[in-house]
Amino acid sequence: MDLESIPGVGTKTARALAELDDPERALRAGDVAALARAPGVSQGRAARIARGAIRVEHDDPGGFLATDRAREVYRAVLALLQARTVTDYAAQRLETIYPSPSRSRIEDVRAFAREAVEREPDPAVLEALEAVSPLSEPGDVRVRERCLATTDAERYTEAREAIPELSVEIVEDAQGLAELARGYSTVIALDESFAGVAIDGDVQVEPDALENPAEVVPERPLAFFARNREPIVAAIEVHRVGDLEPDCDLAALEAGLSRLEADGTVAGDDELDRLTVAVDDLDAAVGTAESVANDQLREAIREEDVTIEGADLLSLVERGAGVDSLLSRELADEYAAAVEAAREHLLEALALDTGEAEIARRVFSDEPTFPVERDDDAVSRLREELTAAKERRAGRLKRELAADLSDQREAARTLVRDALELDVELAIARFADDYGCTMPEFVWTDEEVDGDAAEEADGGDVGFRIDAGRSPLLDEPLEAIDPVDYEVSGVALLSGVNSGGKTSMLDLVASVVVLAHMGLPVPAERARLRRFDDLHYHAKTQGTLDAGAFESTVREFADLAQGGEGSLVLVDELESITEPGASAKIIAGILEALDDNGATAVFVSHLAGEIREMAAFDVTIDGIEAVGLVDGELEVNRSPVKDHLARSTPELIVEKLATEADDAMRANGGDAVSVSEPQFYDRLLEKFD
Ligand SMILES: Nc1ncnc2c1ncn2[C@@H]1O[C@H](COP(=O)(O)OP(=O)(O)OP(=O)(O)O)[C@@H](O)[C@H]1O
Repeated sequence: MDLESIPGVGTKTARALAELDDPERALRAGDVAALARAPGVSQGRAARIARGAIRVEHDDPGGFLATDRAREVYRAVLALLQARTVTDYAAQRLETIYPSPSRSRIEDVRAFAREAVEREPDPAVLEALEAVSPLSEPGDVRVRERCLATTDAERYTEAREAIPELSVEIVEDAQGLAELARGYSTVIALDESFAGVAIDGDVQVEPDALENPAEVVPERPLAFFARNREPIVAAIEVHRVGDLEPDCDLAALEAGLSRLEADGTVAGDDELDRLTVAVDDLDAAVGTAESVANDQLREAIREEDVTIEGADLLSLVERGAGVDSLLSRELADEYAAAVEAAREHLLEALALDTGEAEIARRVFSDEPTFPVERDDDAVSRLREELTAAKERRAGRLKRELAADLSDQREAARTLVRDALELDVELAIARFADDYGCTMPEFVWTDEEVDGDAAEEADGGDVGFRIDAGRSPLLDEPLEAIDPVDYEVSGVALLSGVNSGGKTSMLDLVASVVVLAHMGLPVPAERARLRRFDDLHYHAKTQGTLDAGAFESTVREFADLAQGGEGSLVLVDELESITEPGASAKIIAGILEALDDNGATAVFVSHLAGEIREMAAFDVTIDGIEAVGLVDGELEVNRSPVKDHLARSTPELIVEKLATEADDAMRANGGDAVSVSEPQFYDRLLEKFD
């Protein structure tokens, strides 16, 4: 896909997207998290780009939501879906599901949604999802104890690019390598010419090193896993509790991760732990060993009676010999025992192995001195030995773990992606469950069916039909909402008592149509509709408009009246824009135009009767009827009755007063309470006919 063909993507963004691993996949899958990894692309922008790509793929001209109120309804139903996601990712991903007039797009999402609604939102899965988030790339990894070395300037540049985690050094010859080996635990020489050269320290000659970066810097794959450990572990848990079938071996991945510390080092290796502790505790252990020797020796001296002949003493003094010679002459055994105790302590405290013990023994000299003192050179040698052993061990473990884990990198990515997608599916399942939704049935026209005989379209005149629908925009709990039925093909006026539910009916129709064109289930027991090109929903205008606003509203409707056969137009009490007589005329004119164009429309109006009289065609009037007054409250049948002008609230009240006056007159033996009262009510009622 040419990235710049996506609406809203210019050269700069296209370049940023091209830096992603697989931008096409991310765009196709609506993977907002992956798209947002492109430099300078925010999550919101990523969702817009994904929508743009979908539009290109499905030849969708856009503009389905043609008015502010239509957009509000979409945002409202989207918010209900998003409120049911656990992860931010799923909330963003839902932004890529928008109402589209394109059949192929609708069908794509419908296939996804059909599977989604089958999902059981298990609370354990929802809980596990909380720790799942899109994977991130680890920051820059720097490895300080290892370096690359070469004599060649070109190779030097190559190495710096291929393995930025390590320092790359230019050396002249083996001498240079030897110097490096003193500063680094491991030196990796890139030139074949060094093969066979004997140098002290850990110098490896690996001419192919640049081709296998994971072996040279196992820290690289390990950093990815260390950084993303939490979401991967959570995704494993989601698969386990959700009974999903992963493509990879969860136990193996989990075992690998359990060997990894958060800082990318390898955990759970006793030998590495021993060496680490030995390096860390070396100074303290040597100090304690010294004290052990001195305490023991001091004790021995204190208890010893040293007898020395005068001649011997004289010769010692004449030779200028110190107390040390006395010590070696008279207390050699005690000294040897004290030094042995010190060595034992060191060996035990640091749990040294035989080779290390050999060096450790040299920390305390066999030559008697008092007090007993460490040999600093021997301590340094021991430290070097232990540190080198520790780093060799850590390096080997890292390479082994990196080899195990790097093969599972893609599997881990898929695992996390699937867990995040599951969150999207579960949000749809929960929405469908909470609002008693079903998948709507589309009635495709002959052209849309693409000559598929088995799926013969059965009627171009279908608008929409909703059975037992409940508007998700009502603030009531689901049980408090009366399910309503409504069906319209062509143009209809919807009349009805005040607060009968006319606006809520338009909201329901808009919600059903928007959700259906998103490819999602709709809040009804059954819904059937045609594919619309666009939805024009005009909310009730508050109060009469001034001349300027009125003019622009009429202009808007003039545009709308040009609207084609694929438009659904929902308008709430347009009459309030100006005085009633003029309103009825204007509405009648708009309806005529829409009828001529074959649009589908519902106009809620209290002037339905007047409009019908003005209209040049036989416009259907449906009515939300009050079935009566119960304790002064209207009892309403909220499903519109077809082809029926509903009586208005004032009419119902006059009717009630007339009946009461009649009853009172009869009870009065035929005399009206006031002579004119029943006649007055009858006169009013006649006017309502
Ligand atoms: N299907 C329903 N089930 C339960 N309550 C409903 C239903 N439809 C509407 N209502 C209730 O009736 C109230 C009024 O509804 P709505 O505003 O849709 O009526 P309306 O006919 O447009 O009123 P008006 O003529 O004053 O514009 C709503 O706030 C809601 O509480």
